[in-house]
Amino acid sequence: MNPDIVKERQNASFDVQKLTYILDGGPEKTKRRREISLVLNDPDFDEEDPNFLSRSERYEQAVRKSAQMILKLREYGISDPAEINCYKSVVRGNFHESLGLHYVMFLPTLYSQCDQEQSKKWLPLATSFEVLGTYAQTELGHTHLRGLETTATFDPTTQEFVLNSPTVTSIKWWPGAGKTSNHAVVLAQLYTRGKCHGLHAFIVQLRHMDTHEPLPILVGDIGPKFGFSEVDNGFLKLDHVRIPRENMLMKHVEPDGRYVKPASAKLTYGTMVFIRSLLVGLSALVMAKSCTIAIRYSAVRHQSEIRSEPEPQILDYQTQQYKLFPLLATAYAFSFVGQYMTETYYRISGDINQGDLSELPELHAVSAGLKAFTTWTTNTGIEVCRMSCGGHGYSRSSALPDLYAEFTPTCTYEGENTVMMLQTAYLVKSYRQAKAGEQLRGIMSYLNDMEQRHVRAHPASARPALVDINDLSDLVESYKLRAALVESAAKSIQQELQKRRSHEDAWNNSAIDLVKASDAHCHYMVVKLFTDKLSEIGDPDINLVLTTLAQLYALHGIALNSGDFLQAGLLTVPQMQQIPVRIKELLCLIRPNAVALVDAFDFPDKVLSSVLGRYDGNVYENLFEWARRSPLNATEVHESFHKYLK
Ligand SMILES: CCC/C=C/C(=O)SCCNC(=O)CCNC(=O)[C@H](O)C(C)(C)COP(=O)([O-])OP(=O)([O-])OC[C@H]1O[C@@H](n2cnc3c(N)ncnc32)[C@H](O)[C@@H]1OP(=O)([O-])[O-]
Ligand SMILES: Cc1cc2nc3c(=O)[nH]c(=O)nc-3n(C[C@H](O)[C@H](O)[C@H](O)COP(=O)(O)OP(=O)(O)OC[C@H]3O[C@@H](n4cnc5c(N)ncnc54)[C@H](O)[C@@H]3O)c2cc1C
Repeated sequence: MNPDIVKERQNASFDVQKLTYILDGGPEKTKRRREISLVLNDPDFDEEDPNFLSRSERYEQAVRKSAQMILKLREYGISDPAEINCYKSVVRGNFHESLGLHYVMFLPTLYSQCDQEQSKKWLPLATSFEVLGTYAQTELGHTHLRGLETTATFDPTTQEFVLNSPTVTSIKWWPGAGKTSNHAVVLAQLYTRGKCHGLHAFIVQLRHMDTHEPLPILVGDIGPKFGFSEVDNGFLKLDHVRIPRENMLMKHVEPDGRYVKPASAKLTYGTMVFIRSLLVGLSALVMAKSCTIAIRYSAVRHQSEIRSEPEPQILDYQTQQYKLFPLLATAYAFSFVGQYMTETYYRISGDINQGDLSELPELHAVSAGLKAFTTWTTNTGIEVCRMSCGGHGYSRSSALPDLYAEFTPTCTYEGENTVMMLQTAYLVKSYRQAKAGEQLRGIMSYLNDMEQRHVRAHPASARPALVDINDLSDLVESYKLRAALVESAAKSIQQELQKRRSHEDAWNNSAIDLVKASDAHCHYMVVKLFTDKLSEIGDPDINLVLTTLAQLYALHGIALNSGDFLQAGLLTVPQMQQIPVRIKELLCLIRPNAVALVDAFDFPDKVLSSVLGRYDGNVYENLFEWARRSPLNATEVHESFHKYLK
């Protein structure tokens, strides 16, 4: 064990194990997670470092691993969805799996959109993996749902739907598992009795069940990408492909071609809401991994000098702390927000299943906003962690390049982040309702408060600042009032309308304000949820260290967005000047606990797959070992010498 890292652990002021229990949701859950993690010792999962393989080899290795996972899950009798998820995330490490879409989109779509008869047919096939599915929605030319061009036209004479990709731009593009899957949920515009009824989901068989040969359908892999090398994102061109009427999910078309309206047309979008909710938790996980790597490495790396003494640990540089500790605080904040998002998703979707759709708009708005907010922040954060590791961060052995490449598409898939932030219609609508005196429920209820207190985005001189920057509840209040930026967005729309612009143009001309408002709303939610969590934590040592992190998170956010807080008169200039001073004090308070705080995330070394983030801190000898395994070192003289240089 590296002596630096041993010393760091001795400095901790709290019980690391107890903090792990809080993150997992209790000691029993930690115990079970650790039991599941023992799978890492299973020799059947031994594999070559994907960084040393070609794309095709990586795909093959991933398929083998996915198939092994299915067999092992059966062997160990793991059937609880949360445990399956835990098992798979341990085995997958930092990469994706080729059957991922089957689990995260195909199966959930079947669970939520099959009627009884369809469930009886499709669920046994899909859960036994005879049917391997994908989710084909996006097209070459469009992702915006109303713009999708694939058609599904009902033919009452044969009781079939005819699925067609009428143009090049309508070819399905991006669905995972182009080579792996034999079925797809295809999203298409429904036509019956000559009328279009919008987007609906259909189950389409793509390949023969025995031979895996494609049916008369053009299907394949779209080629190498920035990351996602394990995943065969595919294309799919349908040329008047016929499927039985029973393959339409939720069966909205009667045998005579009559269309039966669903309770809400937006239920078809349910799978996206589910994944967006999951991505909040994934952001926390990846942020935590990146911080673990960068902070452990910073504790064992010595460089340069502060005084004329031996080279200090780079973690002692104030600038290094300023790069990493706000991200550490973010990892904790997002962990608690992820827990909240999962609970909210299951609570509201439970109500939806019982026929109560009243909270569906809020679930959509919250999941879309938090997905964008957390993935954007994490995306930037991974890169900061990588840079903070200097040159070794650039080596694939650090895992940080892979973490970035695998994570960055979360800002794009399941709804491009700007587009998700612009789903603020709900925010503006809520604001207008509150302004009209309606009492709002749920997370939007803070807007009621604003109307009562007549708090607006006033200039600093108009309202005395009420913030004690050391008091978390005051900081939460400031974030809440900053979220009144929604008023500026609403005003901008109003002004545009007064210029006789159409509603759509008014919206587009206010889009920057709308995204800012959405961002401020999400930021408030994160600060509030982090602070609320503290009241549940009884252990005084842990409460203290997490309070320090929550303060850092809140103050760092104010420092980055100081213009908003000053402009709204929420803080005075002298208070703003105190914030960097307080931030520096907080960095010093966090410093002795930094390694313990990342240890509490409890990532096994094999899951991190990072030479820099090793638990034992023995970085240099293992970096050397890793480099020697590079395929270029397989022979002392590379064949290119003989071919070209000699
Ligand atoms: C491993 C990774 C795998 C990746 C997979 C993928 O990427 S798969 C591919 C992933 N692809 C994407 O993620 C595509 C991203 N694009 C989209 O989701 C849509 O194009 C859109 C939401 C941007 C617009 O959609 P639109 O033109 O239909 O809608 P509109 O703007 O006209 O609003 C109409 C009303 O509907 C509401 N409403 C909207 N969505 C939902 C919802 N989910 N629930 C509930 N409600 C929703 C909205 O609030 C509004 O309410 P209002 O005000 O009337 O009361
Ligand atoms: C790794 C990966 C996996 C994927 N897996 C799947 C899958 O399994 N199934 C599937 O169906 N799809 C999948 N996708 C597709 C994914 O859902 C889309 O790429 C995503 O929804 C974004 O759409 P787009 O690529 O068309 O971007 P565009 O919408 O073309 O975005 C390009 C730019 O235009 C801007 N823009 C677009 N619309 C607006 C607007 N209304 N207002 C303001 N700005 C706007 C965006 O902000 C962005 O800056 C995957 C994508 C990736 C990268």
